[in-house]
Amino acid sequence: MTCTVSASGLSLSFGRTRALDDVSLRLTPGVTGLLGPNGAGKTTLLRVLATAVPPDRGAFTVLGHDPGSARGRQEVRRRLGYLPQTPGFHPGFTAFEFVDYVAVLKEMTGRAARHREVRRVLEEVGLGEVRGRKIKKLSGGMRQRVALAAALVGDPRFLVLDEPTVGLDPEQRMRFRELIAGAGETRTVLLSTHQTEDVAMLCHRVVVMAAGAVRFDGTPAELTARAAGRVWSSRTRDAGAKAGWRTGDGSFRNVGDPPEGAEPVEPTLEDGYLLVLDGAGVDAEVAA
Ligand SMILES: Nc1ncnc2c1ncn2[C@@H]1O[C@H](COP(=O)(O)OP(=O)(O)OP(=O)(O)O)[C@@H](O)[C@H]1O
Repeated sequence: MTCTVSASGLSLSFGRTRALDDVSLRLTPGVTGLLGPNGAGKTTLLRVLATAVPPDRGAFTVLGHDPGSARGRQEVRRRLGYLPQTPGFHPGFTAFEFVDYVAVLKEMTGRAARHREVRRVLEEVGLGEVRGRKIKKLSGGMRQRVALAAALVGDPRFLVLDEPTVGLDPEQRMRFRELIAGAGETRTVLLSTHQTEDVAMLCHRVVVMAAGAVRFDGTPAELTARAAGRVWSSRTRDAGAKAGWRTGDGSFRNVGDPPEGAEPVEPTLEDGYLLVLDGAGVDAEVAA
């Protein structure tokens, strides 16, 4: 399959913190989930790929363009949609004005065509009716959709989404998932999230990071399979479990190395994720 993004040996430090440590990655069309505990380096990787900050070492291309040069950076930005962790809204802007402002930054200079495109993306995210409303008057979920519309304006081939479902209620999250899945039908989407269900439901591929490095890169089914035979239930907390918690029915769900005769339980993607983090020397319970 066509490879949209190809990165090799990306490293970036902030003082003594190695936020990215020799990250290599190839992204293809569809939605790739990026999981990892707080401070794993997810936002830093997204900012590097979105050309917001250059790496100290390593290189990458987006659709064959190398952002190492000013010209290449411009070409990459033309093909990129970025939803940052904290979108910088001007609260006095209406939804239309904000997306239009982003469209201007994306060099869409023809006014009529630009306005058509702004209306199109606001319709796409279901905000056509409220496009004239001030952003400060919109709900959190609607604001996130404004940010997604801004990322989608100009129909970029590569979408970088940093925790877009954070703070949304279950209904809004489901709606957002539908939008991201739709975007991933024709584009390459890199989605950073703490929600393992987002990954299980949306992604064709998942990358797990810890301490700046890639710890897993494969399909959601492969990540889940990491926990096959390593999840079991018991009446009391099992001392041998790497992670364990009491469930609603009073039994304990344990993840780790089961004792002899343990009652196995069907693993989930989250179980596989916890075990990958445990192998990376990260406290799985804290990371969860
Ligand atoms: N601008 C910065 N200046 C100094 N340190 C930074 C900066 N940006 C990130 N870091 C550090 O780099 C490491 C990786 O941070 P990053 O925000 O990329 O992690 P993350 O996986 O996105 O975390 P979270 O899930 O909490 O958003 C952390 O230790 C963080 O404190």
